[in-house]
Amino acid sequence: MASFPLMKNDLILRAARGEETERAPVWVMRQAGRYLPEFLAVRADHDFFEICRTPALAMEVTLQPIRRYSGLLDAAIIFSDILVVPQAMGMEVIMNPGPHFPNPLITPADAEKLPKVVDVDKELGYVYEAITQTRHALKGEVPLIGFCGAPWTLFSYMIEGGGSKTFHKCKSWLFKYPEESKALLNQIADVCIDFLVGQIKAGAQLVQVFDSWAGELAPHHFEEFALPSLQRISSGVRAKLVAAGIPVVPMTLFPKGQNLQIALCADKAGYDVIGIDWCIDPADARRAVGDKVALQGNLDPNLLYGGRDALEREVKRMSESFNGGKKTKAWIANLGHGITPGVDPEDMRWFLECVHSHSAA
Ligand SMILES: O=C(O)CCc1c2[nH]c(c1CC(=O)O)Cc1[nH]c(c(CC(=O)O)c1CCC(=O)O)Cc1[nH]c(c(CC(=O)O)c1CCC(=O)O)Cc1[nH]c(c(CCC(=O)O)c1CC(=O)O)C2
Repeated sequence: MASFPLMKNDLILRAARGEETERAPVWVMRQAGRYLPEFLAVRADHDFFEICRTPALAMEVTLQPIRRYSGLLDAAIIFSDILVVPQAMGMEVIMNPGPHFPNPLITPADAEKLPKVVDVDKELGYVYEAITQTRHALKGEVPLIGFCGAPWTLFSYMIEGGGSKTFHKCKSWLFKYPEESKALLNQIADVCIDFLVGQIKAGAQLVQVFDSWAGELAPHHFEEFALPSLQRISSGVRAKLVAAGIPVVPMTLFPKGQNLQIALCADKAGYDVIGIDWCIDPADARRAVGDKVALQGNLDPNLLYGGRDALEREVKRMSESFNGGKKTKAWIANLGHGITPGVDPEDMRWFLECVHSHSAA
């Protein structure tokens, strides 16, 4: 492994390991993106996947929020997308403007045609290169997060051919072809394992698995179809790191919308941190998971449109609910989902400032 500058701020790594921290570390999902004019300027000249595939551009965009909010963000997240995994599996994905798969999987016979063995390091080596370059450029200022999509969420894109309101195509697979569905979910998980291990080898200091559509599943279907592939990823990544003599890094699972199953996730999925959305009170989430995991979240992203008074009031409320009157512990502050394109970057700054001033109990 390459050697990197010493860390000056390891708040998020300590919180992820369940420790007490002086205040909650804070970062924001999609913090490098369309609400930032400097991102839009890069985007005006380059296709979305061109940015992902060009390490110098991915690094530049990753660093934009770190520079703009200097001293306020406690982590960088590498600029990429969850859909690079289906691309590595041989599927075509374009952004027009949202993700579109010209040849989605229609029946299990289509899944059979996907390559059984994927050379992930070759297909996604550009992400590793971007991570290594960014880690050097950060000079230890804040840790760098790597990520991938969860098998269920990627399965849904690969079958629906893009975003969906009803998820009826991918759900019909689960119910009509349960065994073939589970095989495909495991196949995706195996690509995710190699991808996360490669990102960690390249310098990612924490990794997050985005199960953005977990909440579309009934709790028992989440347990039957999504959870096994999430467990496969956490245990597979750990086993490969240990075998290679590489220190294990904290892992976050974001099972968005599956708030009735976070206790099950904390018990069985094998992650250090569980991300929660805004539809559960943090104190209830803490009661559900006990001391087994750290929690990440969970302000409603739309509060960034609600004016500064409401934002401050809600950050205070969130902090009190996460901390429960005790010292700040095992909590990573974030929104409950990604920041959206219309947000005023100065309101994002105010959110970060409010977390700094109100998250220490
Ligand atoms: O199904 C849909 O409706 C399309 C969603 C969509 C995806 N990539 C996309 C789009 C188009 C769009 O956001 O408009 C396409 C996409 N991915 C990204 C961007 C930049 C941005 O949002 O402004 C964009 C917009 C593309 C553009 O510049 O035109 C970058 C991205 N996607 C993602 C991440 C990781 C993170 O959130 O921090 C990151 C990079 C980190 C960062 O910006 O700092 C993850 C991602 N991509 C995606 C998902 C699925 C869920 C969702 O957000 O809808 C998820 C996971 C999640 O956010 O829960 C799929």
